[in-house]
Order: sequence, then C-alpha cells, then structure tokens
Amino acid sequence: MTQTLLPTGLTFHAVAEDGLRGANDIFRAALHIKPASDESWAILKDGYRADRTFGAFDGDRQVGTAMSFPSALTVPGGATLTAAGVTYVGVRSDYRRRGALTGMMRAQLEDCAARGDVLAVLHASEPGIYSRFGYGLTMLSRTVTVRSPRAVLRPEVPVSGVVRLLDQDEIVSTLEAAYPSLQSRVGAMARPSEWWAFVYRRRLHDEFTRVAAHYGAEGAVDGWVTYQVVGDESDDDPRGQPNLRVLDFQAADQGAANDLWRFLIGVDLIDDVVAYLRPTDDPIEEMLVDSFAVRSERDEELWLRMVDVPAALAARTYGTGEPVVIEVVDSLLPDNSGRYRVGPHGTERTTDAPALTVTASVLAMLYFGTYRAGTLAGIGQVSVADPAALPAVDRLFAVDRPAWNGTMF
Ligand SMILES: CC(=O)SCCNC(=O)CCNC(=O)[C@H](O)C(C)(C)COP(=O)(O)OP(=O)(O)OC[C@H]1O[C@@H](n2cnc3c(N)ncnc32)[C@H](O)[C@@H]1OP(=O)(O)O
Repeated sequence: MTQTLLPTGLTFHAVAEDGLRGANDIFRAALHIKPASDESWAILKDGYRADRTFGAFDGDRQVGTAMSFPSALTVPGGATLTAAGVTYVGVRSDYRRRGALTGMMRAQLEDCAARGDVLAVLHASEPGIYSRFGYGLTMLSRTVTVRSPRAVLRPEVPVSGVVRLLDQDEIVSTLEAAYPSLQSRVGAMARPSEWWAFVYRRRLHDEFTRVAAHYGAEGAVDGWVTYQVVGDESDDDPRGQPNLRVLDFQAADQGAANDLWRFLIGVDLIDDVVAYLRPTDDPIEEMLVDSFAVRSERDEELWLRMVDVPAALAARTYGTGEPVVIEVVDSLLPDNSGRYRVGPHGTERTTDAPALTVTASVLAMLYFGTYRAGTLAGIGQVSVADPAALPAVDRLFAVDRPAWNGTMF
C-alpha cells in the first residue's frame, strides 16, 4: 500500500491488524465514548477489515481513522451496485483541522476505486463535513415521535400477521436470514456479516435491546422492529414514563408495517415511541385516529459518493423525455470528470456542449431522485446553460417512490 505524505507531516495508509483496536478507541474518543471493554471488542473486531481501515499517522502514532465495510445499494430500476459503507470516522481532538480527515478520505476513495466499489455511502455526524469530498445528501428520512398514550390506530387499518418477541439468541440469525428479501426498495443496502457484528451483535451485548418480528400470512419473517426503552432525561415529571426508541424498522409491505406500529404503540408504560430513519412516505399520521399524536422531523439520511460515475449513471434507469448533456466536475477522482448524455435509454460520454454543469456532490443529490435539478439550480448548486434542461432532468431522474436506505451504520 503506497503512503501519501501531506505538508502537515501526517501519513495515510491502511491499519495493521494489531492496530484495529486502537483505531476503534480513536473513533470512540472522537465521539466522547470510552474505549470498548475486552468483551465488547471481541465482538466489534468482527466488524473491522484491516484492508478497509485507514489511519492518519504522525510518525508511528495513529491520530485518525476511517473504515468501510463491503456492501451494495439498490438503485432506481432495481440493479444493485457495489458500495463501501464508510463509518467509524474520527480524528484525535489534538490533531483536528490539520488535514487528517482529508488525507484519509483521499486514500479511502482511491482504495474504493481500485477495488471496484462503484459507490461509497455514509451517515454524517455533521452536514458540513463531507460535500468537499464529493459526497452529496442523497436520501432523506424522518424521525417520527408518537405520543403513545394518545395514539389509537384507526379501526380500518388491516391486520396481516402476528408479531412475536424474539429470544436474544435467535435475533441475529433470524434477521440476517430474512433481510435479503427486504432489500428490493430503491436505496436499500446489503448488510454483510461485518455490519451484523458492529451494529447488532455489539448492541445486543452492550445494551438492553429487544426485537419484535412480524410473521406474515406465509409464516415467514417479513419485518421487525428493534428497540430500546430509555428514560427521558429532559423530562422533569417524576411520574413520567420512559420512551421507546426504535432503531431498526423493516417491513416488506404496508401490512407488516401496520402490525408493527400496532405493536409499538401497544407497549405498556411508554410515553413516546420514537422511530428513527423512517421513510418520508411512512403514513403513520393517516393510520391514527388523532394525527396530532405524531411529531415528525426531517433527517438527513444517507450521503452518497459516486466513486465510478460512468458505471453508476449506466446502472440506473431513467424516465421519459429528451436526453440532456450534463457536465460533471470531480477534482478528487478526475476520471469521473466529463460530459454525459443522459436519456431514457441510458447514458454515454460525449463531447457535446453541456446544458448543465454539476459537481460530483450535486450529481449524488440528483442520483436517487430525492432533489430536483430546478430546486438545486435555484439555490446556486447547478450551473445552467440551457434552462429547458432543468425540467427534462427532473423527468429523467424521477423515481416512483422516495428512495430509502433504512440501515444505520
Ligand atoms: C461517517 C462517520 O463516521 S461520521 C462521524 C465523523 N466523526 C466525528 O464527527 C467525530 C468528531 N470529529 C472529528 O473527529 C473530526 O473533527 C472530523 C473527522 C470531523 C474532521 O477531521 P479533521 O482532521 O479535523 O478534518 P480536516 O482537517 O481534514 O478538515 C478538512 C476540511 O473540512 C472542514 N471540516 C472538518 N470538520 C468539519 C466539521 N465538523 N464541520 C464543518 N467543516 C469541517 C475543515 O475546516 C477543513 O476545511 P478546509 O479544507 O476548508 O480548511
């Protein structure tokens, strides 16, 4: 692995196997969390792959870390593309703003390109960090808070199966076997064994976490809610009840979602049910007699970096309308820069004059149909040579249903 030396004196390269625990300590400290216990690390280490874990080093001392796991994303039209799930990014507080993240991002993206990851995706701790590296916010979700004592499902909401709490030792095997059949929604991602280790197995070990699974008409698991119950520290009312936080809510269809919501609002001794990462089109308000029992906040769900722009553009399908030439400017991965003709029958490189010019980051915002080109042009993010191209791009990139990832990492 080649080492890149920046003027800061830091070097950037993959972390040796025996440096992974130190890398995890750096990440946790950056988020103000104490190091993992030996027992917890014994689980967490299965989430790491040394060849996908990058470090920033000052001499021999590691001062920053960024890892990824191998995954795949379902794109509009149904194809799945290889995707690096980038996570566990952190820099020691005494080395911040010296280019540690910049060097790791460059090394990681070059590595993703070399190993054939078409996409890279992440959840950002702060929205100001990643667009400079070509990431763009590509999917939105919402955090839904349902005031449980006030929530009553409308009587016509159908029942489609049964909900059963899983025993702790059957959770991972049951969910891991069922998840692939839920992965078809545009935006969904594969959950490899690394993900199950650092998200589920770690959480089940470290925190009191329960899973209620939905069994559909065929008797197979077709959805679940994974949740924890925690006190609300902001609530001064000594008689207040704790809140139920839903960390993973998967449902093959609305029938499974109905039954799982019915289960959640039926749990006793709960003030609020707070469900994170819900799709923007979750119809929970319409399912309740009193829709005022629901509060909802917009969340920035997933950031996308198109590592291989030609492959990513070629893999998705497009709506109807006239083809449009889009110029892409990508300073970090310059092979992506160029002009692409995008039309109902696919994409090709071209030398024709562009109607629109975008950065890699803005192209990522358009890719899953979450944002309209006209809106982004209106706020200065798209350079427009031909205004007629804006509605044409909106028709081409439109999707039937909002893309939704639904996987935290
Ligand atoms: C996918 C995930 O894991 S998300 C979790 C990310 N980790 C965290 O939030 C943990 C706490 N924060 C940190 O560890 C660090 O501050 C990091 C990783 C966010 C940034 O690391 P640094 O080494 O300081 O970044 P670096 O010096 O390379 O900064 C590059 C540029 O990004 C900017 N930047 C860095 N962090 C931020 C931020 N949080 N908000 C806005 N801009 C930022 C810098 O100002 C700099 O801008 P410039 O190029 O115009 O000068």
